[in-house]
Amino acid sequence: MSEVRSPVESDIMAHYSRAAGHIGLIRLANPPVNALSSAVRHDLCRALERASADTGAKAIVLCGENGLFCGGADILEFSKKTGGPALVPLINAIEAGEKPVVAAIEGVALGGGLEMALGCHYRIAHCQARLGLPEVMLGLLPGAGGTQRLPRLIGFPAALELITTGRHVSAEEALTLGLVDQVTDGDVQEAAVKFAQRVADEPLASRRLSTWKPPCPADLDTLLQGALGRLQSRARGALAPVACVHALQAATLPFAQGIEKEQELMATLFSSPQARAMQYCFFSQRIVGKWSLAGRANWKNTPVRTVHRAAVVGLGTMGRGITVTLVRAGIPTVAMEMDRGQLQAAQQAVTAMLEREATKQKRSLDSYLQLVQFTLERRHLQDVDLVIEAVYEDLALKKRLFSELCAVCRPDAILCTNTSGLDVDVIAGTTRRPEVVVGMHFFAPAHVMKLLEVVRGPRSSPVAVATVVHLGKLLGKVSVVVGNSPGFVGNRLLKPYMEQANFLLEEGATPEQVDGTLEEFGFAMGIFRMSDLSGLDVGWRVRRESGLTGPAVRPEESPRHRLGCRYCPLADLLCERGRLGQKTGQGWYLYEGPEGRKALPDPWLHGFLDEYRRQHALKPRRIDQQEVLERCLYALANEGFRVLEEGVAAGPEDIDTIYVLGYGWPAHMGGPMYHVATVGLSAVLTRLEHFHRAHPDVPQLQPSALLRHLVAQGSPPISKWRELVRVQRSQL
Ligand SMILES: CC(C)(COP(=O)(O)OP(=O)(O)OC[C@H]1O[C@@H](n2cnc3c(N)ncnc32)[C@H](O)[C@@H]1OP(=O)(O)O)[C@@H](O)C(=O)NCCC(=O)NCCSC(=O)CC(=O)CCCCCCCCCCCCC(=O)O
Ligand SMILES: NC(=O)C1=CN([C@@H]2O[C@H](COP(=O)(O)OP(=O)(O)OC[C@H]3O[C@@H](n4cnc5c(N)ncnc54)[C@H](O)[C@@H]3O)[C@@H](O)[C@H]2O)C=CC1
Repeated sequence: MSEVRSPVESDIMAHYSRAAGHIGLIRLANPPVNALSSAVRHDLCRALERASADTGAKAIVLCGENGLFCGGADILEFSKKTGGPALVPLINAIEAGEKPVVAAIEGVALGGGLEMALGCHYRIAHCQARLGLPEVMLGLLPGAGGTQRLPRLIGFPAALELITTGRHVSAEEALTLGLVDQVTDGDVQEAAVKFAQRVADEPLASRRLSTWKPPCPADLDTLLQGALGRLQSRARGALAPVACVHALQAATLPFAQGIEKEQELMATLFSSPQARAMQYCFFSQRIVGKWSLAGRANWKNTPVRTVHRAAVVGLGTMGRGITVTLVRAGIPTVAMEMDRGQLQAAQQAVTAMLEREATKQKRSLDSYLQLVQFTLERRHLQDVDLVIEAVYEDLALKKRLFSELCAVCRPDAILCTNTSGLDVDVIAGTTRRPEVVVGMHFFAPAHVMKLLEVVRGPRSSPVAVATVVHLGKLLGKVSVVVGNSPGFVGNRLLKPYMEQANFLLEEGATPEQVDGTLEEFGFAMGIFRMSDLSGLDVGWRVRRESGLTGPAVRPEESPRHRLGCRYCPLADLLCERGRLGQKTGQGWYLYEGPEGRKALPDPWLHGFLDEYRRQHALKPRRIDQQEVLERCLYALANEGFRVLEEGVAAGPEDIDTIYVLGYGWPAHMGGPMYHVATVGLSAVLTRLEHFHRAHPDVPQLQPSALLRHLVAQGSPPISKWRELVRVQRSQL
């Protein structure tokens, strides 16, 4: 049912006008992304009626305002009851029309936007445009005919890949795939109008994709079954990718039946908790971009400095990935080491990574290599706008280095540290300019992971923060501004999570059991497999430095207690035996050879756990999956509430974004804060109280004040928490 709308011209969201040479022009106008809201669909229907009734128009061009074709359905409307014409019949009507319709695609054509373009008879794209069906990232499938028209146009293998990954393609790739008919580097509307003039009298029947017979390869069943198998194991419980394959399978049926199947599958996804969680993730990633600091500075009112030239200091695991990320974004970069051997190894590794990138982007390797200068000499840092330090996680070393950087770099250069959790303000304190020092915490591998924690020290200036956030966006990262707390947000929450997992081993669980439960929940990797991958020595070094283990521990202290709290020394004991994880072939699991990646259950470890429990008179018990999940995940989220209480993160969306993008939390489960909100805060509080009663020497299980406060407030929805937790002493 279409709604009643004001006839005021400026309110109209799809304008009809006449372009040169008997061409009708329909222009979508719904900033910022011309999303197909109910109002847009309503006006588009009217505009199409006008265009087809206009006897002076022989063909129609469909385009969008503000340099952008269409970002798809209005995601905000998914959670509301809205009217307006449905998209499927609207697209069918475009396709069935008697006049050729040419889609003029610039900016993006995504989701419903691309499906609408597939309903048009021709598609012309600007060379900078991106096209895609990213619905799977929102827990959906392309439910406006996309799963039926796309394979008919570009074939099953390509359609399968695009729809199940949600990947955007460039205009050039779209042309190669046959997704668009022409690419232009000029004005796309002008090109589309000329194109429309040329095809105005061409017969239309063969341009209607719904009438095409899909090009079925002989091995289609094998292709689809193979994809199903891979997705089922990789998607870890996510429904959408699997539903996408089923919908594509239906494209072998006559079009109307295929659409029916697509709608049926879409209806199931549309109302699923997974889709709600993934749409929450989408909006969370936009919310975190709107940072504000304790004063008045925020994302809108703070100027950013342009980074013309950057430097990376320390070219180990992280420095190499960060260098690639900067170069890939076109930023000239000085890559500096102190060790000649490491410099050579880094140069080789960075070149190899850039070579892969050059092949992917169809660019010359030289165009990348000319942007990077490898050096051992500090003087090459003197004219850079921003430095990213990635030397060993050693506070004394970092302090020394920052005081040297302060001496060698320009006074306005921004000095960033990639520390995983050291005090950014202590590092800043060794410079004469603490205001230019900011934490820039990348995640490994730095050229792949999308997350960047931007750590605002108490003295970091708003301009320095704004510049780093802006640089993050140029590098393709999602930046989350956080306060300067030990471990910041991500690693801080990891501690109670890991501790619970270790305690569960003491009580009778095995690493396989804990990881299996977490992976079934949807994590890409269980906590023990993840520790083996990162190296057990990382946490060991931190625990030694903080006096939890090693020579600083007083002999009279019990091995299972530190500073009055329960402590589990199992990870320390493994490190003392040289079991550091994948890199040594043994950790919580066994790996075949030093290069082995597959985690195998280790009988030695099981015997070791038995012996440990015997030594400490711990009676193993049967631990069920629910307890594993509740203890690990509620302890993690409980720390999340503390982070909010202390103003270290601005809202639950920040924490959830960090966990989804940086720690393998499944997007279809929203993130730790979203998860506990979905379970119900009151239920989570009750369970934490229960666990804390059973383990009074584990402070992380003691429910946080904020959790209690929210429950006392009647458990408001997560969208309200940001306002409620606005604290007096924000660390941002
Ligand atoms: C477009 C982008 C690439 C732009 O990126 P960038 O420039 O970086 O800007 P952003 O900061 O990301 O965005 C700016 C601004 O825009 C907002 N926004 C972006 N896209 C949308 C959107 N699609 N809808 C709403 N709002 C959007 C964004 O939030 C920002 O807002 P601000 O923060 O307030 O400033 C990038 O934004 C991007 O990638 N966008 C998402 C693109 C996408 O995923 N599109 C697909 C959407 S889903 C879709 O199209 C599906 C369909 O069309 C299918 C429709 C069929 C529906 C049939 C339903 C049948 C089911 C029936 C069942 C009924 C059951 C029942 O009721 O019981
Ligand atoms: N490895 C990881 O997964 C992550 C590490 N980090 C952080 O990134 C930083 C670097 O870690 P990694 O890359 O793993 O270390 P790494 O040990 O792989 O590399 C450190 C490099 O720094 C060089 N170096 C040391 N002192 C130097 C100096 N004064 N000048 C120039 N180069 C110097 C070393 O030669 C070495 O090549 C650490 O602070 C770490 O906590 C952050 C996120 C993830």
